[in-house]
Formats: sequence, C-alpha cells, structure tokens
Amino acid sequence: MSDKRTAEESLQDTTKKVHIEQPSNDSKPVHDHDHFAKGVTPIKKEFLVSTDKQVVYADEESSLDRLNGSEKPQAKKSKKKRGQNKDRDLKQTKEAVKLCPSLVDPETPKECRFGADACRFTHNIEEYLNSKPQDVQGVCPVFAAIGYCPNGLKCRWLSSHYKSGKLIKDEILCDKVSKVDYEVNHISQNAKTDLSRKKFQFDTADKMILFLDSKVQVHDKTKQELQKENANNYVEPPFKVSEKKKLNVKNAKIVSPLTTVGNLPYRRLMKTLGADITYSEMALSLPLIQGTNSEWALPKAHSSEYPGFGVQIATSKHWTGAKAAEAIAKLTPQVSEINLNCGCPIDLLYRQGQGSALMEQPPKLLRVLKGMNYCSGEIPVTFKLRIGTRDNHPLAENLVKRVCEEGDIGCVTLHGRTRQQRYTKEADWSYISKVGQVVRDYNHNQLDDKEQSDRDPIYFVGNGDCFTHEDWHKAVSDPNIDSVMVARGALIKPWIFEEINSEQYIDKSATERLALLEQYSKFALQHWGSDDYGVNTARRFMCEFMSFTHRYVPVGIMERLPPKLNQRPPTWKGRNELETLLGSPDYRDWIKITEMFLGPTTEGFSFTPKHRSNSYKS
Ligand SMILES: Cc1cc2nc3c(=O)[nH]c(=O)nc-3n(C[C@H](O)[C@H](O)[C@H](O)COP(=O)(O)O)c2cc1C
Repeated sequence: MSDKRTAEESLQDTTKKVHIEQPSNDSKPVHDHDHFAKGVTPIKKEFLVSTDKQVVYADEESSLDRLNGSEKPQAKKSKKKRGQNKDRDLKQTKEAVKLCPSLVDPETPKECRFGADACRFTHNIEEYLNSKPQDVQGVCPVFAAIGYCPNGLKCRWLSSHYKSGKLIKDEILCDKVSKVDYEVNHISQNAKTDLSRKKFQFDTADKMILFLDSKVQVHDKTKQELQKENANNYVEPPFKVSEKKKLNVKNAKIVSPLTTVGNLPYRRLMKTLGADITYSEMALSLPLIQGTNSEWALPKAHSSEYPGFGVQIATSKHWTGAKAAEAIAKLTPQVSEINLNCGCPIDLLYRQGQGSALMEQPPKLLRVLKGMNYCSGEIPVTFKLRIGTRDNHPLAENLVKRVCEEGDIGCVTLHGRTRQQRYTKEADWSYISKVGQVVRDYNHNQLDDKEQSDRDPIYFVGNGDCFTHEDWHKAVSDPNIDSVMVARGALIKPWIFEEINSEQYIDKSATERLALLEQYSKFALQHWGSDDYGVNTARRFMCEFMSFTHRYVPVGIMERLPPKLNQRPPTWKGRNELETLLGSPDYRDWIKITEMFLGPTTEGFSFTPKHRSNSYKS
C-alpha cells in the first residue's frame, strides 16, 4: 500500500467528474471469470489483483459498542470465523500532564473551584506546555473555521493561534460564523443532576403513566379498582397529532439512525451533501431519564440539521418511553420527531423487550407510542420497524394497521428484513410496498372522516439496500412509498443524494473523496475538540467511518452496473495510488489517511476496529 507522502502527492490527481453510461440490459460482460459469480462485484480485469484474501464485512451489530455484550443468536460459526471485536476497549490513554480547564485561555483564567493546590490538574502553564507533544503542523482547523479555538492552550495546533503568550481571535469571522454554525440540544449540568436525583418534574408523564398502567392486564381486584379510577382521571392529550410540528417526508433524502457512525460530524457532512432528514444515534430511554452524560450527548445536533432532525429512542416500557419523550421535549426542543426503535435486532436489547421485541407485543407497543405521543409536546412521534422477528412470520402489516388506527404517529419506516435475517438476503421491497398500501388506505379513509380530515397523512418510508439513484427512484415511484431511508449506502457513498438528485452515477475522483474525509475531520475536530482527547476521538470515529467508505468500488472500474450492497469485491487496485489507498481494507491505511488531517498519532492512541486482525496500538 502506498505511503503517506505518495498519497499526498496523489492529491494532485484529476478532479474531473466522469458520468458512466449505463450499459444496455443485453450487454455481455467483456470476460467471464470467476469474479462475475453471484455476489461478487464485477471489476474490470485490469484492476484486479490476484490474491486469496476474502472480504468480510460486519455491519450493524458490531457497531453497537455502547451495547457490548450482545451476541448474534444463531451465527456462532460465522462469528468465530469473522473474529469480531465484541469487547473493544475504547478508552484512550490520557495526556501525561493535564492542564486545568480553567486555564485554557491564560489571559482570561476562570475560577477553579478546587483551587490550584487541591486541583488534580496542573495550574503550571509552563510545565504543561513543556510536556505537550510537538504541535501538528499547519493552521488549527477549528480556528480556521470559526475564528477562535475553544481548546486554547490545549490545542494540538496551538502555535497557529498563540502569539507572544496570547491566544488570537478573529472577531469578524467569529461573529459571522456564530450565527450559522453552532450545536443545539446541549442540556445543562443542573438538568442532568435533577434527572439523576429524580428531582426532574415529569408533570405530563406522571399523569399519563397512571392512565397507561390502567391498560395493563391485572388479576388483583384492588388493582383493578385502582386502574378504573386512573382511567377515569385521564385527560385529553395537550397536543393532537394535527397540532404537532409538521413532518416533511415526501421525497425527502433521509439518512438512517446509525449507532456509532451516525455521529454529529457525519450527519453534518451529510447535510452538506443533500440530506433533508437525519437521526441521532439510538438513545436508550432509561439512561436518558437517569441523566446519563453519554446518552444526553446523542440528541445533540448541528444547527444545519434542524428542522429535519429526529431523535431515536429505544424502550421496552411505557413509563420510560413517556418520561424520555417529556425530557426530550422540555430539554432539547430542537427536535423534529422522536422515533421509536422497533427494529434493533441485537440480542441484549431484544431480551430486555426493546427494539424488535416490541413488534411481538402489540398492546405494549401501542402503550409506549401513546405515552410518548402524549408527553412529547409538539414533537411528533414516529417509529421504525422490521418485517418481523422470525423469517416467514411477517408481523409488520397487521402491526402497522393497528398503530395507524390507535398509535397517534406521524410516520412509519419499514426495514424490509426480519430480525432473524440480519443482513442476509436482499430487503423485501414488495412486502414494504404491501405495508405502504396499508398506510395509504388508512390515509384515504381519513379523508372521508370529517373529524380527521384536517390532519396530515401518516407518511410511509421504505428502508433496505438502497445504494443507487435507480434504487431510490424505483422505490419512490411506488405510490405506497413516500420516501426511502438510506443507511449503508450513505456511509459507503456519502454523495448518494447528489447521484439521486442528478439521476446518474458520479464517478468521484479519489481527490474529491479524500476532500470529503478532510471535511469530516474538520467537523469532527469542531465537535470533539482540537486537544489531545478531541483529536484521538476524531481519529477513532474517522476510522469507523472509513470502515465503510473503503467499501466503495469506483464505478469507473466496474465492468457493469449497478453496484449492489451485498456484492463483495475481489482484491482490486484503483486508477491511481490515492484511489487504491481509499479502497484499502487495512486499518493501517485508514490511520495513515487520518494522519493527513489530524497529524501523526500520538503515544497511546489505540484503535480496535470490528475485526481483531485489524487492531492498532501506537
Ligand atoms: C453501523 C450501523 C448502525 C446502525 N444503527 C442503527 C440504529 O441506531 N437505529 C436503527 O434504527 N437502525 C440502525 N441501523 C440499521 C439501519 O438504520 C438500516 O435499517 C439498515 O442498515 C438497513 O438499511 P441499509 O440496507 O440501507 O443499510 C444501523 C445500521 C448500521 C449499518
């Protein structure tokens, strides 16, 4: 594989876009080798590299790090073969000497509540600066973007904005950028403390939970009496669906909720590339209502994402769903929808009755949706499900029918696979259409109902295997389907919406693709910081992102189109060194790419990707 210098030299390669002509249906492959076997990406002979290596991709479940401990139910054999890292240690080694955060700007030091002597961080600026590793060359990307660097002395590019003992600020740029480039949905420490100490006022949820409790079947006579009383105390929801924020789903370009990889910098990148709707990574309701820091990091969004930003939650109980919805509505109002995850296949969640397990308990699912809808104020509630949990036992059709009638939802998204299926076999778009028909019929009937005729239709979105503009347009040409949610397609080929809008394949040059990664790195530094911690975090998530981007096979080297998500390429080389580097499945090449933008890896950086064979420690 090429070294860093060569890759940078390759930056000079041509940026000309080439539009690939679609071969006609009857066109024959130029040659007829093994690599045209079913499931194998057809790559032109001159770009093939002979080797015995097999490409194996791990998709969804291996990215669910926060939910470690989960196991795929019936794939023990392949799990062993794949050697996935289920217990990745994601902690990074810390700086040897740490500067007290009160001193990041030495000119305007803040008060340290512990005092210099008791503080566990150093207050000796000179000692700190002497202990820092050498600065990364060039201008601090955060300073360049927003006119100042919030990490101050801790920045890894410090020398670019620190002159004569002072931090530089570009007031004009700062002022201009602050109006358009900011993050929303940060919640205060006080709010988190209130949640964790059970002092947060869940006024709406507390009422609704009593009512929903009355819907749970009990056999005890006293409890039944209490239930009756609670049911009688029920008051009308403060917001009807028609009074909630409008969803704008018809033909919208939608990026799926994506645990780990669908982080804020990635979604921000996707907004620059034409996404209309983005979702947070899945947040678990219980830690949300307990005020956990890491969970409340998930509803944060970039200003460019709102409106059009959905927060996805998982829950198994109506009370946690209702409380989480109320907390989100009160604390992070810049949310366009709260999406209930009813599709997550992973075992840990399933065993707890969350994710796809909710599909197996319709009354419970309806209680959860009702509770969320009642407590989410003006934020509409939507849900995402799969065909069912087991193969040959589809549940979605009947379930969606019931939810339309009773669930007060704004949109349904259906992933055309079962839980059992995971990513094997293609998504079943004919079943997706069938369920879409159910929603369409329901909407149609509502038009005849005078009381309901003012409300927006329930939208229906299909999901599964969309990788080309043809897939997308074919799906939305079905009158039952309002739009398509794109997951892996938008990770592997982030410019997919550009292709959809222009209705053609775009053969992005390697330079253009590298520029997207550079943009990601800049957004990542802005989000996580340009200090040691921020750079390490940005590097790790950039590697996670590249574990998808490297799977892109340039259309210009393919023997025939369309490319498919479930095809695996034989080993190939690109049209130049940079293209080969970007397609490398080797984690060391991903690190090399991060080094172009984030500087060299520092002592202690470790990256443990999905496959053990790819682990890295500096
Ligand atoms: C890395 C990764 C993380 C995912 N995380 C979530 C998630 O948090 N919530 C969710 O509803 N679906 C999640 N999914 C599933 C996708 O949203 C989507 O339903 C599925 O990948 C099928 O779409 P695709 O064929 O376009 O990839 C994830 C998928 C992947 C590959």
